[in-house]
Amino acid sequence: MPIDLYYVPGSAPCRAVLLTAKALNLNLNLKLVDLHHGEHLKPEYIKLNPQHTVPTLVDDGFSIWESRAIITYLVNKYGKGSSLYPEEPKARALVDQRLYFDIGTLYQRFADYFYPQVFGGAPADKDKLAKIEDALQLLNTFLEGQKFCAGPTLTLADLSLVASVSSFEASDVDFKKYPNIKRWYETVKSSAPGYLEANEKGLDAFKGLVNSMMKK
Ligand SMILES: N[C@@H](CCC(=O)N[C@@H](CS)C(=O)NCC(=O)O)C(=O)O
Repeated sequence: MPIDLYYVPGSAPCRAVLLTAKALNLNLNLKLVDLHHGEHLKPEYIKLNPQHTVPTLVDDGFSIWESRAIITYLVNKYGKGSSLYPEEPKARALVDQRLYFDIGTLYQRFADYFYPQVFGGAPADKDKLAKIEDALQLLNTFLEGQKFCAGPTLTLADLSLVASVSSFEASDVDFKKYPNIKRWYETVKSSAPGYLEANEKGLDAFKGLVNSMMKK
């Protein structure tokens, strides 16, 4: 039974799932969703995910969305014992903390700042930018003396956060001025399995979308 992933290449949360699948050596049956033409609002899609977001994963009739719920599910189901999501409670708690930091703080602040500019033609808001800088400073602190963001080895936290942070490349947010983030970014790029295919290609699509929207 194939595992279906409903996705959009440029989307950061979708890229986090693709990175996880590569790291687990798992083949996903990719199903493009045309957000632009409202495919995610059609009854067939709403049946799978009433929240109508991508990514959505369907595994043998089980439908799950929210990228971080998807990636932890994939390791729990297909990567038992994998260091990507350690089972030892404290090590796992650290990964979870970083995942929640990503969804609730870092990526959220980026979305609050950048998406009104891209999709709504709003001017850049300095206060919102300051909030991102504050979150980046926190990530830089988490990475002090650490190769990866939740301990000594690559985890789901790195895959989720790298999908988010790489998206900043499409904006004027200069995350590379934070030395620990800059080092970590290069480390993850060179050590996450299938990085080019799973993140870089979609990131290029995201940059293209941003450029086309900003020109309008
Ligand atoms: N927190 C969610 C965010 C998902 C999300 O907002 N995806 C966007 C694309 S990047 C989407 O599906 N937008 C269409 C909609 O919300 O109707 C996750 O990590 O999966």
